[in-house]
Amino acid sequence: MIGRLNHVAIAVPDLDAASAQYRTMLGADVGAPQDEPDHGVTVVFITLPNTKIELLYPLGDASPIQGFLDKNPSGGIHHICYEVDDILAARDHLLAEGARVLGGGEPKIGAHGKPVLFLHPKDFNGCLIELEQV
Ligand SMILES: CC[C@@H](C(=O)O)C(=O)SCCNC(=O)CCNC(=O)[C@H](O)C(C)(C)COP(=O)(O)OP(=O)(O)OC[C@H]1O[C@@H](n2cnc3c(N)ncnc32)[C@H](O)[C@@H]1OP(=O)(O)O
Ligand SMILES: [Co+2]
Repeated sequence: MIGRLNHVAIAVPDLDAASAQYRTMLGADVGAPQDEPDHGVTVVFITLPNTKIELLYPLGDASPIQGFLDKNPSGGIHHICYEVDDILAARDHLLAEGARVLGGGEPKIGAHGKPVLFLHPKDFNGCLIELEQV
């Protein structure tokens, strides 16, 4: 069911500093910050030859990453995103298998303009999983 790795997301305490570090120290192709109010984050995408890195910083009072940053004040890997062909079929299969699909199970439009869903980290070995329909 799952396909390619779309991105690895890292929650960071300072978006400007993290962006500058990837640009200057690692020589990466670092995009501009983009606010995603529907997701409660500001995101910077870093394009690598084979995948993307998503730097995340909280946006608004109810950001889903605030609790993670409170527990990990230096930042840390927050989620990985796998591509799927049909997100509703993937959701229904996962629900039938007993996985918890977050946010009521209805896909939202993600940062790439495509539908995304999240799966509870406690059901996947402590790793929050995002699915993106491509
Ligand atoms: C930019 C848009 C989009 C894209 O297109 O790429 C994005 O990526 S948006 C990214 C941000 N959005 C989300 O993360 C949405 C889904 N997340 C959630 O619904 C919540 O964050 C959560 C996963 C349900 C966690 O909720 P929270 O209230 O923060 O924490 P809890 O205390 O309820 O956590 C329970 C339990 O899970 C552990 N946890 C929390 N977050 C993670 C994580 N990222 N990775 C691994 N484990 C995580 C947390 O530590 C708790 O464990 P215990 O302490 O053992 O109870
Ligand atoms: Co993501």
